[in-house]
Formats: sequence, structure tokens, C-alpha cells
Amino acid sequence: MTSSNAASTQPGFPADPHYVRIFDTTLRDGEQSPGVALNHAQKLEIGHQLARLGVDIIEAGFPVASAGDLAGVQRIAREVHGPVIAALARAGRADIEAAARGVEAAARPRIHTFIATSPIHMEKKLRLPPEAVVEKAVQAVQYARTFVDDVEFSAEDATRSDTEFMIRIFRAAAQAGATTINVPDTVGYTTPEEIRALFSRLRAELPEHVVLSAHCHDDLGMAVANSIAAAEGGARQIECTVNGIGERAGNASLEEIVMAFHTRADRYGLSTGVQTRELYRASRLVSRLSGMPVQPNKAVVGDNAFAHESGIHQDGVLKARETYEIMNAELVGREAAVMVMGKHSGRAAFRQALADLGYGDLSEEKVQGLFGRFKDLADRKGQIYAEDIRALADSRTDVPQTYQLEAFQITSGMNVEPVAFVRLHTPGGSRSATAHGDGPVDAAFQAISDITGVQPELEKYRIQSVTQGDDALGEVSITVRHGEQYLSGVGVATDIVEASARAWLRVINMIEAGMGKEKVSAQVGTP
Ligand SMILES: CC(=O)SCCNC(=O)CCNC(=O)[C@H](O)C(C)(C)COP(=O)(O)OP(=O)(O)OC[C@H]1O[C@@H](n2cnc3c(N)ncnc32)[C@H](O)[C@@H]1OP(=O)(O)O
Ligand SMILES: CC(C)C(=O)C(=O)O
Ligand SMILES: [Mg+2]
Repeated sequence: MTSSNAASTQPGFPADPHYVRIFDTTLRDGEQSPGVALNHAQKLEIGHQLARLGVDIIEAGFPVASAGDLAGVQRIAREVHGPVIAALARAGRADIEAAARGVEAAARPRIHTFIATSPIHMEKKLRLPPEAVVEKAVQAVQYARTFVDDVEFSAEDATRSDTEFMIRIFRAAAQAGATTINVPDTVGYTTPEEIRALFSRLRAELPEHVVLSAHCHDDLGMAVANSIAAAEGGARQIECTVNGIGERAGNASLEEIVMAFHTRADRYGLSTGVQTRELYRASRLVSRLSGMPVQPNKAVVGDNAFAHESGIHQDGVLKARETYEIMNAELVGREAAVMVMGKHSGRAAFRQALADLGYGDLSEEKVQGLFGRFKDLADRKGQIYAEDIRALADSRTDVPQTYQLEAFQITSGMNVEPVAFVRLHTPGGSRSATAHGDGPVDAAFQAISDITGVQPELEKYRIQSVTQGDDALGEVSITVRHGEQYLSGVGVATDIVEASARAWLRVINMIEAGMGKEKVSAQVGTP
């Protein structure tokens, strides 16, 4: 269990001492991601989604940065209802006035003012002695309080600052009227142990009425762990962004923090007001509007976060979802777990995939046969889509495999006569032939016919892609005439010449088996 915080009694916020406020800074720190610039309409769309999500505070921008930023903050303050609307300001009158103008229309406005407190920032960047920094901080908070009741003060680069100096400046800021004291790990330098201890100390040293806040960056990949550790130490506000976007490696990811508190309530005993079912929608929206894709293996919202490809995992999930899922996909607004079919998949998932596609009536023997072919295909193709499985299942019509394709090689190009080398497994053993043709497919047909001695006439030839992706399956459908007989066949493979050769071989095997009719249709899959 985490230490409690008597400061959670500020008006407008839940009084529960174990409630952690979510301060979303996607529109301010998130927008500071290199290359991201959101227009007003986009900011507003995200703002409305953040309100639906139930965040407590939206930091809408940094109004002194530009007239456009000010107008964007003003629009959110006017149109987004529910959360507190905050604006950022350096410790200076012009910034604070701009921030005040930005949030003046909000029902619950906040000014967030900051100044750096680490030796390197004070000396090299601000070029101010510590005394002057404290004075500027106090003046900034006091001036901000002349506009709004809710003022947040941040000590930029806090985690590289001297703790005693920080306590001093925080006490002064609280005395000047700051209601929230924020501790940014501006450069992502701290560790969970360090920040937990820092917050415990600050909680003990600072007046109870101020809320302590953590603002962590992800330079060492610890932003979420550090935010949670800060909460264990007494933070009751966490600053974060959707998808963890932000300066450099980004900020702490909102969805990960929220789901950590939710999933491990037994460990932390903390809660947030976030509607978890809106998380995925928020993630997609921010990704689309910011142009920053979400990595597939991203926790909670990545494409693979609820996908299973390994047979052992799939079998477990089919028997009981909880075997391999600690969260329910629906709880974060996603569709239920996805079974990705590939070379690591097992029979249980394959059987289920067949049943889902309407092939639940196949005998166990048929399923076993198809499973072997599925594995071969997966080895060659990687991911297997529903269409691939359908194509496999549809190819089950039994045609004696008198001839089987063993290997082929094509030479083709511009101003070169196409040549095909084909090797077949025949009743008399392996046999091969090389043939020329009008094109590579024609050459392959010719080589097969030379080996088998069966020479049907091609009546129709159609090719289409039956699956998605760079390695999609091509499906070739042919109709041939052999004497008075008409035969149709389909070949499926990742290589279109191979798909064509398989279709051709299929009809030849049908001819050999005396299956030719006036109109016969058959299908063939890979091997
Ligand atoms: C950790 C963070 O995320 S902080 C927020 C970072 N976000 C941004 O910077 C985005 C918006 N920024 C901007 O548009 C511009 O930088 C502005 C409008 C804020 C300032 O622009 P400029 O006046 O051209 O100043 P510039 O950016 O070159 O330098 C920053 C100045 O602010 C000073 N400064 C930095 N932080 C603070 C602070 N918290 N309080 C007071 N002054 C500060 C610097 O010392 C420097 O002052 P100097 O010009 O006297 O040396
Ligand atoms: C302005 C402050 C809160 C900040 O973004 C940081 O220090 O990272
Ligand atoms: Mg930041």
C-alpha cells in the first residue's frame, strides 16, 4: 500500500486520499515532440477525447509561445468542459499574463508556472543565482494567484537539484499560493528508488494542503516506473501524455500508468478517474493527428498488446484468457484478444481458426492434414491471414497427386526469351524439363506438359491476390480443354508463377485421374 495524502481535499477533486489526479500534457509537452504541430481543430478534437477519458487536468498549451498557441488554449478553455484547463508560463509577468488570457474562459482554470532549480540550469541557462531563482518563483506564483486560485509551481530539472534547495523553493512557492507542487524529472534521469524517497521526504516537509505531482520523462525508459514510484512516495498528481509522446524519448505514458494502477490495485491501492474503455480511442486519435505511430509492442495500446501467435499461448488463451492476459482487451476499449496465425501457432488455434471461418465440420484427420500444409505455408509466408486458411481449407478436394511439383526456376526479362526449368515427382521418380514460352507462366506450363505428356489447351487464365501484405498469396484460376473435356483448377502460392504451375498441375492430375468432365471446378492450395 502507498502512503496517503491529506492534500486531496482541494475543491473540485475527489476527497479520497488514494485518488491520483491525471494531468494530461499531450497538448503541451506532447506537442513538443519533434515534428509534431497540431492545429486548433486537432487540439480541440483531442481535448474533447481527453474530457471523455476523464482526465482531471488538461494542460492545453504554452500561450506565450505564439498567438496560435494562445488561441488554441483559449478555444479549449471555452469548449472543453469537465477537466481543469491549465496553461504553462515561465516565471515572468508576460508569460503569466498570456497564460491567464488563455484559460480565462475555463470553468476551472489553472496557471502552471515553472523555473529551473538544478545547478546546471540555474548557472548555465538562467544565469541566475539560487536566491534570484527563489525570488522569481515566489513572484510568479503570487502574480499567477492574482488571476486564478489554482496555481501549480514546477521546479524544472528537479531530480538533478539539491534536495534542501528544492524544499526551500517549494515551501516558498506554497507560501506564495501554489496549490500543486510539481517535481519534474525533466531529463529522465531519476530511478524509482530515488524518486520514491524524494517524494516521501517532500511529503514530510511540505504543507499538507499542497498536492505533490510527478512529471517524468522517458530518456532511460523509466518514466512510467518513476511516476508510479513517486505515487508510492506520496504524489497524488501524475503528469503524462497519451502514447507517451513528448520531448525526446517522451513523457510517461498515460495509458500505462492508469492500467498499472487499475491492474495492480492490490499492490498500490491507488485509483484514477480515467474511463479505461476510452484509452484505445484516445491512443488512435493522438497517433493519427500527431503523425506519431504507436509501436506494435507498446503496452496497452500497441497492435500486439492483446495478440497471441505462439501455439502454447493460443491454446492457453482459448482455454482460459487469463492464462496469458493480465488485462481484458475490452477494458481498454479494444476488441477481444486476437489470434495471429503463423509458424508458431499450434493445432488448437488452427482448429479454432477453421471453425471461425465456417470449417468446423472437418474431420480430425483432415484438420491434421491441413495443419501440416499450414505450417509449411507459414514457414514461407510468415503471417497467415484468414484468406490463407480459407484457401487451404478450400483446397481439400481430394485429387490423386500423380504429379507433384518439386522445384522450378524461371529465367525471364526484357528482350530475353523466358525459360522455365521444372522438376516433378512422378510415379517413375523425379523428372525434369526445360521449356521456352511466350512468358514465364507459359514456359512453366510447357515444361510440366513435356514431363507429364499431357498437353491441355488453356482457355481462361485469371490471377488475383487473395491475402494482404507484401507476401500476399496469389490465386491463379485456369480453365483448360483436353479433348472434349473441360477442367478448372486453382493454384495458390506466394509466387504467381508457382501458383500458375500448381493450377496447371492440378488439372493435369485430374485428367490423369479421369476426373475431367464437361464442366469441373476444383481448387488447389500450396503444397
Ligand atoms: C522543460 C520544458 O518542457 S519547458 C517548456 C519548453 N517549451 C518551449 O520552449 C516551447 C515554447 N517556447 C517558445 O516558443 C520560446 O522558447 C519562448 C516564446 C518561450 C521564448 O522565446 P525567446 O524569448 O525567443 O527565448 P529563447 O527560447 O531563445 O530562450 C529562452 C529564455 O527564457 C529563459 N527561461 C527559460 N526558462 C525560464 C523560466 N522558467 N522562467 C523564466 N525564464 C526562463 C531563458 O533563460 C532564456 O532567457 P534569455 O533569452 O534571457 O537567455
Ligand atoms: C515545464 C516542466 C513541467 C516540464 O515539462 C519538464 O520539466 O519536463
Ligand atoms: Mg516535460
